[in-house]
Amino acid sequence: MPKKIQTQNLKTKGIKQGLAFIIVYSIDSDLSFKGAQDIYSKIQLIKDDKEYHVVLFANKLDLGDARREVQTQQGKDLAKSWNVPFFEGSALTSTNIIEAFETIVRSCRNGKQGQNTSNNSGKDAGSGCCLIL
Ligand SMILES: Nc1nc2c(ncn2[C@@H]2O[C@H](COP(=O)(O)OP(=O)(O)OP(=O)(O)O)[C@@H](O)[C@H]2O)c(=O)[nH]1
Repeated sequence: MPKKIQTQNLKTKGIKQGLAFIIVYSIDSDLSFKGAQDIYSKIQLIKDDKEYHVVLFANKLDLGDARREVQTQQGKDLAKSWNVPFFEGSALTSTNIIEAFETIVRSCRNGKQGQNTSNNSGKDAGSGCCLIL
């Protein structure tokens, strides 16, 4: 099977099995911001009425404004339109990483993030593993 199709299948399976998703884009890449929106659309489509939780994370804050292509407000607005928490931070400097993970774990525990939690059985949720899509 071609590598691209294999990757697509893996992503679809990962989304189907997942309960919590931290969608990450880079503040220095408008393309990655668009990619984040594509991933969210895919999650919505695949999870449909099943429970899932999302946090939007803007990475590479350490690069500073000179390299910035995506404004903070754009991230905030997108997260607001999805009704999910938003963080800006950096994997390099560990800024807001723990906060983002704590927030999504709390959201799962509370079982109420707002979107698509009406059919709240969570029976399609994965077995606790973490998948990087
Ligand atoms: N400055 C900075 N660089 C980062 C940060 N996080 C990741 N990187 C760098 O960004 C590059 C891509 O990181 P990956 O972890 O491979 O991320 P990815 O989403 O798999 O990226 P792609 O391979 O481009 O799809 C690497 O060179 C990382 O070192 C960050 O917070 N700040």
